Amino acid sequence: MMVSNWPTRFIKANGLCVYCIVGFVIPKGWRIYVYTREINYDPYLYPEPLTFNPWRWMDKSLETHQYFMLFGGGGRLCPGKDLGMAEISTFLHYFVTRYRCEEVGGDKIVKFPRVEAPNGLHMRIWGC
Ligand code: HEM
Repeated sequence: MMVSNWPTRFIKANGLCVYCIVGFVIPKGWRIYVYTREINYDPYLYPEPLTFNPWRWMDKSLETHQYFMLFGGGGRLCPGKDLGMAEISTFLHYFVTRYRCEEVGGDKIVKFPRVEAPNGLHMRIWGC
């Protein structure tokens, strides 16, 4: 079901204006967070999601289905999507083919609710 086809409407509840989408009531002023990481790790959409498998993207349908939300969707779809993917692909290609890296220091990566290194992630990088 496409998001744009979801039945949405504004309703009044207890005197407050709320937004109703597929039966879920969202009070006015609430912030909605789409947890794209959870979607990207869904084995139903991406078999063996934790396996490093860049070749999975050879199947172009994976980035055109409605759950590929890395770049948003609908009317707010990122206009820089193709440029962003070209830039990242170019960077990764040169990074893994011409450089080596290793973590230095004991900082840990936090993976929830989003990937980050609160104290910085120190890397040693050298050309090869
Ligand atoms: C990996 C790179 C990028 C990612 C992950 C990304 C992600 C996103 C996402 C998720 C949105 C939707 C935000 C929303 O729903 O409100 C968005 C919107 C947007 N992005 Fe990107 N983006 C990337 C690169 C770029 C680049 C390279 C450009 C421009 C050169 C760009 C320009 C924009 C603009 C102008 C919008 C607003 C579109 C609108 O609200 O109508 N983005 N981006």
